[in-house]
Amino acid sequence: MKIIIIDHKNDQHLVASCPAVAALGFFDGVHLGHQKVIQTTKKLAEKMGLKTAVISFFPHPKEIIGKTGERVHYLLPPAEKAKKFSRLGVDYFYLIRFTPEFARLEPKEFVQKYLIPLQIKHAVAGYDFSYGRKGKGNLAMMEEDSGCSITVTKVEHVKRNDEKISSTLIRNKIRLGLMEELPDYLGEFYETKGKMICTDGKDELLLDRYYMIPSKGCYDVAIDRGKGWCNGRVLVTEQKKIYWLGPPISSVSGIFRVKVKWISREANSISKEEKQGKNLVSAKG
Ligand SMILES: Cc1cc2nc3c(=O)[nH]c(=O)nc-3n(C[C@H](O)[C@H](O)[C@H](O)COP(=O)(O)O)c2cc1C
Ligand SMILES: Nc1ncnc2c1ncn2[C@@H]1O[C@H](COP(=O)(O)OP(=O)(O)OP(=O)(O)O)[C@@H](O)[C@H]1O
Repeated sequence: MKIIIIDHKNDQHLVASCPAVAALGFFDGVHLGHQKVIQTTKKLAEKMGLKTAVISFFPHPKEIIGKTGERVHYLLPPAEKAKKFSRLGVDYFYLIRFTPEFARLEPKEFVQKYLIPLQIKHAVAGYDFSYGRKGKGNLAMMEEDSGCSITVTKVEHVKRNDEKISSTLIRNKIRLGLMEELPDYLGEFYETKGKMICTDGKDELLLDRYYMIPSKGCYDVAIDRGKGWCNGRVLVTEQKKIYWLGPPISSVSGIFRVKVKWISREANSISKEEKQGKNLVSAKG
């Protein structure tokens, strides 16, 4: 998959190498609803003999719009999103830098200045997709705004327990520590990356930027330091620090990269004795 970052300095020269069918949206977490949009895009592209593209943005529009900007707790860094797109068979990932100037584009300007030069022939999104200044544009308007050179497909909402799957819903579940429910929404356990810092008897996990840390508590996790997955336990404190509780992963002090799958929160919190044993007596939570 080719990743093309559009940072507006090159706007005037936007030219795609191949015509494509594009999925549109932010796609944080690439959950099962997003996957349906991308799978639909891929099927349509194959039928039309075109390439499959995803057009997305970064940072999240909520961080840019409004006077102060709202902090968004991302589920996945853009590079991990890209890997998921690639696995779904996407050929081109256009990542547009979301700036205040870009946000002010009228819906028609977005279609004319971006989608048409990128040779998008067909656009796919869910019912609630919006675009353009104040989010006024919708898929129905896109056909007209493109002079009918772009046709569109709206994807039905994918639901779980009678509720639309959304990144917001998944963020709220992580805030509540409901990690065992996430495979129903993401299609797999929530996976994060970071580094383990092992010092004398205290192993701390620092997640990379753009991942969420679940609420305080003890969690069953799976961890991979490049040698395959093994099970273990971590403690998340009130201050959002993450400590490895075992089994022992390193006999020497050091720092190494790890992948962590969050499986479930334990019913009971860590005992005082266990905390003492792990040198965590001062770790609140
Ligand atoms: C050119 C353009 C301008 C936008 N301007 C605004 C805006 O002024 N206010 C707003 O709330 N969202 C704005 N958005 C964000 C969209 O409403 C929407 O959140 C974004 O396209 C991602 O879609 P999704 O949330 O359905 O994934 C804009 C999007 C685009 C592409
Ligand atoms: N459950 C779903 N079923 C089908 N399409 C969806 C679903 N959720 C989102 N989409 C579509 O996927 C694209 C990306 O959506 P977006 O990033 O806004 O997802 P979201 O989960 O609704 O996010 P948020 O909760 O932050 O609003 C859009 O085209 C949107 O309409």
